[in-house]
Amino acid sequence: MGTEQLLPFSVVSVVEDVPENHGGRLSDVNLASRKAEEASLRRYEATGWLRKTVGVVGGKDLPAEPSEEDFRLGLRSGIILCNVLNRIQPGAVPKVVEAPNDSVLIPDGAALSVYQYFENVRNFLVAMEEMGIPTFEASDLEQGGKSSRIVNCVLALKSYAEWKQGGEIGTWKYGGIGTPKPPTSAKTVLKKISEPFMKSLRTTTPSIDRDVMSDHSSNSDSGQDRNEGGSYPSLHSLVREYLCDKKPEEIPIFVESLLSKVMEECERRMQFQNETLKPTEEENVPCEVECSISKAASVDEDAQDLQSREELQEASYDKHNGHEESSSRNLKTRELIQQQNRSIQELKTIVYETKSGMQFLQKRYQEDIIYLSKNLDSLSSAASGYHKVIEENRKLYNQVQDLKGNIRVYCRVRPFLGDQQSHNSSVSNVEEGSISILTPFKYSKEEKKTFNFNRAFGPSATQAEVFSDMQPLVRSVLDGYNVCIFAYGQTGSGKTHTMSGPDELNEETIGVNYRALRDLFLLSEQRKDIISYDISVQMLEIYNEQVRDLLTIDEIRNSSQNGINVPEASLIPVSSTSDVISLMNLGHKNRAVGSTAMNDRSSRSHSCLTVHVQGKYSTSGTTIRGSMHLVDLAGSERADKSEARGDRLKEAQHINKSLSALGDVIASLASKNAHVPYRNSKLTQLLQDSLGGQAKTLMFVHISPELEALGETLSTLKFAERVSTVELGAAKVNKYNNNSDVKELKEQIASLKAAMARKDGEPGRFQQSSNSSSHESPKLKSYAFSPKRFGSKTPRDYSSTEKNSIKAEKKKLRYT
Ligand SMILES: Nc1ncnc2c1ncn2[C@@H]1O[C@H](COP(=O)(O)OP(=O)(O)OP(=O)(O)O)[C@@H](O)[C@H]1O
Repeated sequence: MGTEQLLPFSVVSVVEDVPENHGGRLSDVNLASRKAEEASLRRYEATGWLRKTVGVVGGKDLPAEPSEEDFRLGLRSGIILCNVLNRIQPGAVPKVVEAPNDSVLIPDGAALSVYQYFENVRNFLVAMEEMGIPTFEASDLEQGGKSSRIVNCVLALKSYAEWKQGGEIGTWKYGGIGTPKPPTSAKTVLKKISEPFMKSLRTTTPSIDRDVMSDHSSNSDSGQDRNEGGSYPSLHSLVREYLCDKKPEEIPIFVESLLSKVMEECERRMQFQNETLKPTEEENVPCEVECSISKAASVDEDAQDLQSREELQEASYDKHNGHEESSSRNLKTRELIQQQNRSIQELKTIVYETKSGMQFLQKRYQEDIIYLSKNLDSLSSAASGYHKVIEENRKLYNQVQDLKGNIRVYCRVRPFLGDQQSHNSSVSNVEEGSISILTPFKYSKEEKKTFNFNRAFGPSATQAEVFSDMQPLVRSVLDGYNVCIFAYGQTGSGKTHTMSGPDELNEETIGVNYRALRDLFLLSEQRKDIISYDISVQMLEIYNEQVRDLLTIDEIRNSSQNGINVPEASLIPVSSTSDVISLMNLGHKNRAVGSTAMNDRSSRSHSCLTVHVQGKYSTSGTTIRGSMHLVDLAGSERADKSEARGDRLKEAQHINKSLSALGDVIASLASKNAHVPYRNSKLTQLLQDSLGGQAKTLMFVHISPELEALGETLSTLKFAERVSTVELGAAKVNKYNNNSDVKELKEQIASLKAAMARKDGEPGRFQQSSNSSSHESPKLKSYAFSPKRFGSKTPRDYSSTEKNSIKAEKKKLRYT
């Protein structure tokens, strides 16, 4: 592929224009003088050879060292040239028109001369061409012609002559610039000597050298020559033309210079062409962009610019490559570009769709997040409100429990067992909050005696009924309260039955222990989203004032830390009621069971099952602790009644002592005494943290209905009345204090005390008793008159009115 096919302009034209555009630079001062000198030398050489060849006479018109003008004028007639040629090649010019001897004699001398000149010159040139020797243009002999070409022609002829004189050895080589051409037919140059002939000579001569040697300095002609054929002269011809008058040693320099200029010119033209294209791009851009926008409005701006550029490039190719050969190449390129454009469009579409999808998803996510955050806020506030409600509910619930009393005493009457059904019962009546006992004369002057309790259960009461009233306390355990549930009563009265149930357990017979634990796990499961509970169990026994772990065999030392009084005792985590029952069975096996005269299954120790609950709120992380003690107390019968001797007597004494200590503690708590005698027994020590304060105590008092057990029943009821009356009594005292009759009575007592003081000469003491051995109510004891406290005066010393007044006061305090 030629250079001209790659470049959008002709290299030949560039080469041709280089000397013209850069002529000034080429013919710099040194080069111009050098060239002028060289041309002169060559001209002198040619002149010398011509003069020598034609002789002094023949060459008289040609000076030895002529100027260019002299040289041209000397040869203008063509006579010297023809004669020289005939000398070398005899007959080459058949007829040489010699100059007239006296031109004055010829009337039309000027015209003849011109005719002769052209005849000779034409014949010379034709002959030279036939010989294959480089020639020149006839016009070169005219003013303004190129003498260098004439010089070259003469020197070529000289070289030919020398070659011929030398015996034509080897191939004749033209020593100058230019290559001899094959001879042409003489008839082709037989033309008329006229201006049309001259034109014809220039335009019809097919020789390439004629073109080469044509005058390119003549702009109009040379431009015409180039354009007539629709193509430029060959690069080879041009180069030859510019090198024809150069010496061999000059050629590399000139060629180098020429090539650098050609490169300069090429770059200049390419740059010019690029600059020419730019405005075209700019003119087309708005339209193209507009089209692109209308085609794909959704495609972004960058993509449109890119497309416009590509289309512009395509248009540019179309514009500048009109030729068919390049059309196929352009077609391929265009197809490739179109394919790439399609790929780009597909990518743009994918990018656009992906972008749209992402924007859609982003919008959706934002909406979802806003929606979720709103819901979260409402949920958060609802949860906060819910927790507030729960907390409020808890407080209210436990306030209700408080109002019911922190110490409650329930009474349960065991039914007759087996064939005892026909026996008379000591229990005459059982109501919701009281129980009446028939009292034989030996116990009381009255026929029956009524005892008040928080709740009384008759022989027909079921296990479920008994549990229902204590059930709310289980919830309090989960709310962080300590609860103690005691089963009190003489041996065989039904304590174990109430707490655990009979030997054969079923849904109806299971005791409060199981029911309480079942509720505990049920409630903890219901609350697990709000609070998580850890539940563990201890089981202890107090036998003869010694504490034993029923879940191990090791003895337990007494200590109190963190609400667990016996930290060394086995604390076994449980997660279900069945876990607890298994442990209770283990504990029952270890429990000391002895045989007594009153009950062949008599428990002679206190057993205490403690359930420890620790809860953690999921939101706040706050922890709460609660515990429930389920205490099955040892039989409360009197030592003398149980006919115990030896070890059995000792056991009974320990049992009575600890039960008495328990009554004292509960009574002290109920009366809100500053000092509570916890340390009087192991039982009260063990339960110290769960008795008093916010702790809730539930005492189940059991009585046997048999008349034979009436003494023990009354003793048990007195114990129960003592602890229960404390609470009820407190309310009664308030009521009593606000009663006008009581106020009057108080005033009477006060005046009585004052009278006694006057009589004794010392102030009367109206002190609170600290004697806990008394079975009287602490309140009653508070107002009791101790004989010792009245100095020498005993009750016997008082008048019957005073005695009656005291009796009436005591009676009112107890039973009002
Ligand atoms: N409410 C009741 N209904 C039916 N049977 C009962 C009831 N209370 C107790 N009993 C039965 O009476 C007997 C003695 O009861 P229990 O063993 O519970 O007495 P206790 O007070 O625990 O005696 P101990 O002090 O010796 O342990 C048992 O056979 C028991 O099943």
